[in-house]
Amino acid sequence: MLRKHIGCVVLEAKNPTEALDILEKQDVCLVITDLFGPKKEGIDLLRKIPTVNPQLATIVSVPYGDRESIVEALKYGAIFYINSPYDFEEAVIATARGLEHHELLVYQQKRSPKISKRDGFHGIIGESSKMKRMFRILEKVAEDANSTVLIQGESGTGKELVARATHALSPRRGKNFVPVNCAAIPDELLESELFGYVKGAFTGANQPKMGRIQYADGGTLFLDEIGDMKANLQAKLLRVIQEKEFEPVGGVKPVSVDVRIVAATHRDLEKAVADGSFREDLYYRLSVVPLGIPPLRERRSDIPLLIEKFVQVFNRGKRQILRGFSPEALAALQSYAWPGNVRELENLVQRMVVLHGGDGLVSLADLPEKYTAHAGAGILPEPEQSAVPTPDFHAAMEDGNFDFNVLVSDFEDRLILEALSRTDGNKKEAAKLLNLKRTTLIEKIKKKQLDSYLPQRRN
Ligand SMILES: Nc1ncnc2c1ncn2[C@@H]1O[C@H](COP(=O)(O)OP(=O)(O)OP(=O)(O)O)[C@@H](O)[C@H]1O
Repeated sequence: MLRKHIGCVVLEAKNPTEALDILEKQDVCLVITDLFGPKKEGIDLLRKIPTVNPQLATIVSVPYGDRESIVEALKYGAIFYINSPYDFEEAVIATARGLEHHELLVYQQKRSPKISKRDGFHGIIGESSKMKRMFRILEKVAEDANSTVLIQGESGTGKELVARATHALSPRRGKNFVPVNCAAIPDELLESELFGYVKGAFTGANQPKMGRIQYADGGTLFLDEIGDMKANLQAKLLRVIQEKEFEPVGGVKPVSVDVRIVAATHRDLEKAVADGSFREDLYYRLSVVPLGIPPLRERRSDIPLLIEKFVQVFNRGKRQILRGFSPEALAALQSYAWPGNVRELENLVQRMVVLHGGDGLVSLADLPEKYTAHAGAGILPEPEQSAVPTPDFHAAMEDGNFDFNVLVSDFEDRLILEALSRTDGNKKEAAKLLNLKRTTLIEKIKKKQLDSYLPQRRN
């Protein structure tokens, strides 16, 4: 009937499990379900649908006059109900309206700002001013397909996610993103993993093997934990960056490549340079564009959103879902220091979904003890951003491109952006912070075309 009168494609499922399976795999706009008998498995289905596809519209069919079921169905997200046995006209009208509702939700999602709360910025969740600032820099950095990027942040802060976003936002997105964890591959294998080898390079090299650098040709090579790379490989990598070529192990013929290198480390590379374990020239080449990810304890306001996202992810496909965390539990988690950063939070939420799924809310008492030690201390304030980052004049001097005026202007840009970011884009307050006249600041913003970097705001 629906196929004929509305012209839509209709898929059928015998039970909620089969329905969820279809919803996971296909792009469905609307679900019409009944409640599946006295156990009302249909209600369970309604509650799970938003975790699979938040834009999906749901219509419930309820036995005529069953007010209790109608209320329950609407409470759990159904947008309409129809009575069974069906009235032909009623069913067609409800379906057409349901599809309109779905289109509206999809339209709204498309129009929502790029940094949408739930989905984050290319999967990176964060609403704090520090993360928003990082997203803006990331967007600019990614556009330039050739500059090398150095991502610095503590373990578990999301360096790999940021590296993937750099690739996804760049003109290289159609080619490979190749991650290599320099700390996870034994030193003696890392060279052949990266550069490949020619036939006969060593015992057992019966066939030539392409290295990951070549596999990333045209795309992005992500070198995680670059601080752990040994000196001989650092030299070979420097050549890839400077001359865009390398020799596979055992080979003499240079191979040309065009890769963008995105490197990450949780180590202090400047210190490693100072103690001689990391090449200075490579450090300057890598840190042309430094991107720092703040630790979670410096952006505690992101914690509830991250928890919401992880609950949604780990509930997916489960019969017993977790509804969330109580306000007291959330407050305790916002007072905790998170040495393992977002990875630690993700693991905690996963554990809570397993232990307290089934309609539960995680209460303060459900949390492992170490997370509640500071409960009651209140949500700790986020420390302010330290100093304004200095322009990269080391790299400029290295390259022989030192231009005093450009660097001074760069420093001025950063001061202005920092002040605007601290004042949430309020130019009057930012001018006060900088001890400038408001009109002077506005003029500078205009002249320097800094508008595109500004937070969306009030004046
Ligand atoms: N802002 C975020 N939004 C959503 N998920 C995040 C975020 N940051 C980190 N994660 C998740 O936390 C986990 C750790 O992230 P990732 O591996 O990118 O961290 P890392 O900084 O590279 O860690 P390491 O230094 O240990 O390699 C991943 O599962 C990632 O999806």
